[in-house]
Amino acid sequence: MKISMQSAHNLALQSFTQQPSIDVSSSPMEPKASPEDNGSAPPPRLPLSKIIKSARKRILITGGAGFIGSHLVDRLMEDGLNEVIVADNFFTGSKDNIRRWIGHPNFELIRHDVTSPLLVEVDQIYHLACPASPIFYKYNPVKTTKTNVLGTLNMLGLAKRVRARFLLTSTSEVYGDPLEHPQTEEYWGNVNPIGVRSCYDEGKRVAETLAFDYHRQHGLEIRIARIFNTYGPRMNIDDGRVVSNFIAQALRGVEMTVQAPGTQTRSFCYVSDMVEGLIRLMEGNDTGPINLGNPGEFTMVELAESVKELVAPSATWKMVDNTPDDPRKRKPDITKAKSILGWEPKVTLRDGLPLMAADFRERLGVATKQQ
Ligand SMILES: NC(=O)c1ccc[n+]([C@@H]2O[C@H](COP(=O)([O-])OP(=O)(O)OC[C@H]3O[C@@H](n4cnc5c(N)ncnc54)[C@H](O)[C@@H]3O)[C@@H](O)[C@H]2O)c1
Ligand SMILES: O=C(O)[C@H]1O[C@H](OP(=O)(O)OP(=O)(O)OC[C@H]2O[C@@H](n3ccc(=O)[nH]c3=O)[C@H](O)[C@@H]2O)[C@H](O)[C@@H](O)[C@@H]1O
Repeated sequence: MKISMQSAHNLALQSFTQQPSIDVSSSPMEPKASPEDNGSAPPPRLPLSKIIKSARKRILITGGAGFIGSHLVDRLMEDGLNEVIVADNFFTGSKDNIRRWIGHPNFELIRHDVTSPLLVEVDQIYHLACPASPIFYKYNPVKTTKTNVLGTLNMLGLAKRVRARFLLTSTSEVYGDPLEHPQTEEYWGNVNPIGVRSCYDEGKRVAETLAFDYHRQHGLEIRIARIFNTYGPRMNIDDGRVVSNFIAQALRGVEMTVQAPGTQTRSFCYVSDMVEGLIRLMEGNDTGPINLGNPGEFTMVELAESVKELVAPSATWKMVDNTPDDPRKRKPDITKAKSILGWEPKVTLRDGLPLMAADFRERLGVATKQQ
């Protein structure tokens, strides 16, 4: 069922301000306990039914065994409104992230590399498949480009064939080392086309181009999210991204590695906020691109100090060499997300770091808060 932009907006705003919490305890869809179910209070969420307007859908999530993808799977599965198919090659993802759903009648897991075509009948495709951590996407850069280009082409082809709505998880890295701050969606970016990060940032730029060309040429319904640094429970402990590195290092009692100069900034979004933004974008009427991120901006030294204060007061940090083309600053302008999706993040870094640390403590077998 199509609804007007204005009523979608009103619905989103209305449900956004009501802030009800989900009680899954009485639900027949209740999943098995997961490693991050560690007693920490979860941030408040909307029932899925407040966001998704039509009944049962079949949804493909590529990269659904990864960090963001697996949280998206949980959210789309938990109300019993959808059938979810995950396609993942497990390069950076893991079956553990989605183990609770394996065997559920509404859930299917396919080991599949998106650089090969896939034939499934679905209503929506959330296309997340792509290594996201710089150390992993630089590990085999030719494969990263193939994943972004051939993988996206294959999934767009599938969407065209079955007339599915297609959402691409693009990235703030399309802005490169930005010369505008904060970054709006109108900014075209400052990207090195031949650098060691290009397989990822230029790959995502081509993926956006392909999505828009399928939209213009074939009338495909597309949605593009430009995601800014997202963190939370279930990130791979040795993922290599800065929040997971600092928390793991602090809990293991080794020095946090602040890459020089340490004044570079990022804006960190908690994963439950990100998942809510992605679903709102998919269910709304706007193609995007839309920035999804938390505008709270921190230097890497400030992040290390926050981890020390909130996670492990005895932790220390040292300055280490940086890698080429590291963006010096990054902060999303989320005016569009607020006005079009009625979305803005709710979980601050101060609230999110302890939630993530509780999950890491459990997985690392570190029982109590370090002094
Ligand atoms: N987390 C962030 O801060 C962030 C920021 C911007 C954009 N994104 C985008 O969001 C998506 C998910 O990121 P994440 O943080 O969950 O990363 P992740 O590495 O945890 O998840 C990526 C998933 O894709 C799978 N994958 C990789 N290549 C594949 C291929 N060729 N075929 C099938 N599956 C493949 C991996 O096994 C993994 O499960 C990515 O597209 C990433 O570019 C993430
Ligand atoms: O949000 C985005 O758009 C992109 O952000 C990240 O890329 P990046 O910001 O470089 O992520 P990190 O590797 O976490 O680095 C963030 C900052 O922390 C610094 N860093 C990283 C690791 C570390 O141990 N210490 C450290 O100081 C880096 O130099 C960098 O300045 C993600 O890895 C990409 O998947 C994503 O698309």
